[in-house]
This record gives sequence, structure tokens and C-alpha cells, in this order.
Amino acid sequence: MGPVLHELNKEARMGAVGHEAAREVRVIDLADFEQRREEIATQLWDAAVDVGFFQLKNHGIPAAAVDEAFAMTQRFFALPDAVKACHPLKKGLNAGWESRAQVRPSTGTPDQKESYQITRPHMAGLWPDEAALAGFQATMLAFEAQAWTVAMRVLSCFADRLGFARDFFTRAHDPARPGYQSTLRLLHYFAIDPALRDRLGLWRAGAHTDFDCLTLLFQRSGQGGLQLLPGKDMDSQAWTPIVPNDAYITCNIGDMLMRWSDDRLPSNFHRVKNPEPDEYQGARYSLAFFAQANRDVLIETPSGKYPPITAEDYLQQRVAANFAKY
Ligand SMILES: O=C(O)CCC(=O)C(=O)O
Ligand SMILES: [Fe+2]
Repeated sequence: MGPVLHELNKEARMGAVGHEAAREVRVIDLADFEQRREEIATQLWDAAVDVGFFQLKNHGIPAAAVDEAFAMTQRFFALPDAVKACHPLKKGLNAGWESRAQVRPSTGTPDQKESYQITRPHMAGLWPDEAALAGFQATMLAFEAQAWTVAMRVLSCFADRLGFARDFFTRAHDPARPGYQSTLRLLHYFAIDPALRDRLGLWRAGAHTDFDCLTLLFQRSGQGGLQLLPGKDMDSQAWTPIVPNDAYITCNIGDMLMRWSDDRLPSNFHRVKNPEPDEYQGARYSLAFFAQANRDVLIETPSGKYPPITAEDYLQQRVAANFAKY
């Protein structure tokens, strides 16, 4: 079986609704990071190994910067579709706008959302005009850099534990190189259309694991729906809700780091369900930063459990399986 097919087969089995179950999602305090590095690294590692999802507080990105990024995101998605369609998703490059185009292997139906992806080297022609949306490009690029910094801190802790140099992942995700392929994704899940509410099989985002090393997810209080299922509990179909909090970053390990760690750091299933009839039915926004190693980086595992593969080849196969149209 090919290196990536394994993940796809897992995903294809994940379409069931299942039930809810409480699990502890740890909140890890990054305050005084350099002085507390050892303690934080232990907490991150334990949370990653036990549940695979954790939240960060005092992560260093000012609340005002997060608020501004969300405000710009809302303004972007409020542009007419005809304007956004001038900046379409570029095939295989995780850059540009799409709407209802992501079909997850777990569900076979399009996610009920639109998204705009920012991947630095591929943005030519994809930024809306300053006249249409003043300050958007500068705000989102600054936010992308802030998210990158937090992601590299977390990855530096994992590098220590995996026996890599502390700056191993920072070099692997170097934004100055043309092969940079980390992505900031702005997400808008549509307000629930009452006519479609009861249609089975429609998810805001179907069950999946992320393809990357590490995902940082910014959510808004009151806009819930994210649920997680640790891979080791896959057969139980017991999903745990993540309560959004403006001040936290929710993190999960992706498949790339799972492979790179010889499966010591597990990636986890997650999905975004539609609200229950008594819950908020309005639009939901989130911002996801996907740390994915530069294209030319060779993913070689400490024990050699998996054959080496470039980060480019690894990612391409997963993207192709999710976006038939692009
Ligand atoms: O919007 C969310 O809360 C989750 C998004 C997500 O899992 C993804 O885009 O990979
Ligand atoms: Fe995800």
C-alpha cells in the first residue's frame, strides 16, 4: 500500500455520526516560554500523545491581532462571489478561494463552507484589490507570520523530544524559501439554511485528519461544532466537542508529523458538525494555520519505519484526494 493510501483508507471509514463523549482537552500555558521550556515541552508532548489535541493560552499573539484577522476575514467573505471568484484556488497549491468544493473522503459530500487559502509563494493574482478590501493583504500576512512563530515554538519542543535539533522544524518550514508550503486558511461555514437543515450527510466539515505537521486553529467563542476523535479510539465513534474560546489556540497533530515521529505523535480525526436546532444557527468563522514542511524537505523518520518521501509528494496526494475539481 502506498504511503498515503493508508491514511485515505482510514478516512473513508469515518462518515458515521457516532455519539458524544467527554475527554480532557488540556490547556497549556505558554507564558515565559523560554524560561519554562522544559516544563512546557513535557506538557505538550503528554497532551499530544494522550489526546492529540490541546489548547494554548498566553501564546503571545495579541487579542487585538486575532480580532483584526477575524474582522478582515468576515469582510473578505462578505465580498460578492463574483469578486472572490476572480481569485480561485490554484490547482494543488493551497492558495485562493473555493466554495463548496472540498469533498472529504469520509462523507462524499461537499463541506458546507467557503475558504480562502494563503500560501506565500503562490499569491500572485489572488489578493483582492486594495480598493475592494483595504489592508487585507498586510493584515493577513502579518497574522500568518504570528501563527508561524507560535507553531515553530511548539514544534521546537517536539524536536527536542524526537532527538532532532531544536531548530529542525523551523528550518524545514523556512518561509524565505520558494518551497514554503505552510498555509493560512480562512474559513466561513455558511449560516444554516432551514431548508437544508435535515438533509443527511451534510457537514460543515466532514471527518478528517489534517495532512500537515501541526495545525493551529483560531475559533470564536459561541461558534462551536468542532469535535475530535483520537485515532486510537476510532472504532468507538465517540466524539468530543471542543468549546471555542477567543483567547485560546486549538492545536492538533497532522499526518506529516505522525509519520515523521514514527507514529509516536498521533494525528487525530476531527470534524465540524452542524448546530443542533436549539443552538446558534448563524455563520461560523475560523482561521487555521497549517504548518507543512517545505516541498523539498525529505521526511526521514528517526527509526526508518517509513521510507523517505519529500514533503511535496506527501502533500500532493492528499490534496488531490480532497479537491476533485482542482
Ligand atoms: O473550522 C474548524 O473548526 C476546523 C477546520 C479544520 O479542521 C480544517 O480546516 O482542517
Ligand atoms: Fe482539520
